[in-house]
Amino acid sequence: MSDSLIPRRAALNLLNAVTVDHRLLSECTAIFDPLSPPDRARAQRLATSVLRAASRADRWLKPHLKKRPPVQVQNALRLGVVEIAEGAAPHGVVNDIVTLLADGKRTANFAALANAVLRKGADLPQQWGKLALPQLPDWLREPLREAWGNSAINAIERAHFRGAPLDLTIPRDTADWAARLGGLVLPTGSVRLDGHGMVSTLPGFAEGAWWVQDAAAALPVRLLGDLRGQRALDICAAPGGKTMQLASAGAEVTALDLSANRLQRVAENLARTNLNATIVQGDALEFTTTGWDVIVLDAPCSATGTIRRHPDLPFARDGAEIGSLIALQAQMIDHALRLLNPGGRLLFCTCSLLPDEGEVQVEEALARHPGLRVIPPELPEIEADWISPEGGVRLRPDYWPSLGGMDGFYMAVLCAP
Ligand SMILES: C[S@@+](CC[C@H](N)C(=O)[O-])C[C@H]1O[C@@H](n2cnc3c(N)ncnc32)[C@H](O)[C@@H]1O
Repeated sequence: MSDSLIPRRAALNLLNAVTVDHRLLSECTAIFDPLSPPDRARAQRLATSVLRAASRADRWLKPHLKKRPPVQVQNALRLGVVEIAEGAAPHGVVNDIVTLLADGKRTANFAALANAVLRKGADLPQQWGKLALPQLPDWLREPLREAWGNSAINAIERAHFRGAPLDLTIPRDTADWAARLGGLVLPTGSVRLDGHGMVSTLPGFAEGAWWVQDAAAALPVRLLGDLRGQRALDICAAPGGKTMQLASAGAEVTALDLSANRLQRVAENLARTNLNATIVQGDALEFTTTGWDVIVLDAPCSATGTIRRHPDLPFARDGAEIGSLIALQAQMIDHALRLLNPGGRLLFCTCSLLPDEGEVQVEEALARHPGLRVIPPELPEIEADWISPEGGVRLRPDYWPSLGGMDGFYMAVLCAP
């Protein structure tokens, strides 16, 4: 058996779980858990590369297939095409794909076909870049095209295809750590690493000098400015990126989340970074403690701003849950406003690209709550065209193209009457 067969088999199982069972990769622990760390990393990398490039692989495969085979077979072919296109030795790839198909009851009949098709891929590395850019599925492409226009959607798809670097939030001695890590300090203060090994082996991880957080996700708390001595509630806190920012900025923080499992991650992150917060498990809508100077509401959302790093999302989801997420976000805004001190600040944010989960939520909250106002962002590093008409900040994956992009995010600071 080749060394690559185990991660390739796992990658194929992951692709089937995402495209057939509509599970997110983060929900596929049963596939990941039995693997060694290197195989796990390789399977994850293969699956995400294939999901990113699936429609490009389909385009290459189409003229070589009389009709489209069952999806499990198509996934195996996609895996073979993407690996060969990205420079893997074709012989080993074809052998493993044929073995994987031959081992499956429902796919065995397609092993010979896969062998014949993939052997035609010798010039894939040269042809690959000439094939059309992968597109988002219609359930997401259409609303985004409507919101941001045709050229933006193409730029967003280009950013998704490129993937994401690793961003760190380093609250102290940022420039020194950036130099040690070989990273770049971004205009908004995050540190970006292009190539890196396992995160937990990087300098500063064990000491808790930094945590992983996309540059876009790190911006909302920065909008709050000086937080020393403020009572802050992070009402959807896990895994704790914003909790750690609040605590390291000197706020007295309570971190609340519905998920006990995810709160475990908050506790581990706080312990590693030597930061303090009171952890509370519960439903934000049932939490009744008042008296907060600041509430951070990083609300549950479609997560469509994170597709660069989660290319499984467009396959695993179909947009059906977005209506109920929008309703929940509005309820959460109204509830959080009840808990704030007079003149207190609510930071509302979502990692969504959909205005209904961002700009529109704020416009509607302003209409529902007389006296509520948006505090305009004052950070000099915020570019003028990131600021939206209602006073929030809109970030998109196609921004900062020469620096490596950023996640899609929306944020606004609301001031209670
Ligand atoms: C976008 S994530 C938060 C990310 C986090 N703020 C960070 O920066 O690391 C949304 C969180 O909301 C939590 N959540 C969902 N519904 C909730 C509810 N009704 N009450 C409290 N938390 C909830 C989820 O468990 C999830 O951890």
